[in-house]
Amino acid sequence: MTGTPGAAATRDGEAPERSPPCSPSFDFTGKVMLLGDSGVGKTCFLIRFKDGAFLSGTFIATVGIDFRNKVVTVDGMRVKLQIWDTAGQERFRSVTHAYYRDAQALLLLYDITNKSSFDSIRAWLTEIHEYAQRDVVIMLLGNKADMSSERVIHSKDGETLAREYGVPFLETSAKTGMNVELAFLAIAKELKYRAGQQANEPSFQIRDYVESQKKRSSCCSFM
Ligand SMILES: Nc1nc2c(ncn2[C@@H]2O[C@H](COP(=O)(O)OP(=O)(O)OP(=O)(O)O)[C@@H](O)[C@H]2O)c(=O)[nH]1
Repeated sequence: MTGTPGAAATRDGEAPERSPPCSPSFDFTGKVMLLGDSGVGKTCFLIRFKDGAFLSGTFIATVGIDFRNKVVTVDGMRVKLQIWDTAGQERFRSVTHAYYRDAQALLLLYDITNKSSFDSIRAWLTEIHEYAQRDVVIMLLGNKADMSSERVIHSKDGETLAREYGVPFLETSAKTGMNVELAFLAIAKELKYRAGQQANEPSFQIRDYVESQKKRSSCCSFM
């Protein structure tokens, strides 16, 4: 993430983007990557967040890597999230490894209806520890939570794994939008907090924030 107002995250060799000097459209940029096995719903998750839509129908696997930007406002600051959607297929791994290095946050998805995508999470975390920055923010997401009749991975299993690695956990649905906004908002808040705390700003713990928001939504769904 760059701390300079109006400056964007850059890849090696690229010039930073510039916004007009008097009206920067964001305060800082954070680079986020979506990771996980092929078919867990990374592209749909990104499209749900960016466009508020769900891509149903034929599954078209991502080739290589792609990205979309979205600006979110957290605590009065505009955070431009540059979100990289990676291909889950093994044959693209060497392409995506090159992008881990300058990511500030990683959303690691599995599919709650697919055990092998959950079993792969440990291998993904090993790759992350090998290729990403040591202090990268990681969040574990159990996607396709709308498919309750086909569920094979219980929420508790996701929670236990997340706790073991000390990362926040959410179940999500790109189809219904459940927790999609919350996942990105929590990341944006964490990146904003890391970008530079203001005087008197209370400390921010992403796991506590996610847990408190989960409790809030489960309490309010009965109202
Ligand atoms: N029911 C349901 N289906 C989903 C959800 N998310 C994705 N899908 C479906 O799952 C399939 C795969 O989704 P993608 O987003 O293309 O998967 P991906 O992880 O990007 O796959 P790769 O590009 O190969 O890495 C598609 O048929 C989607 O419609 C979800 O939350 N609920």
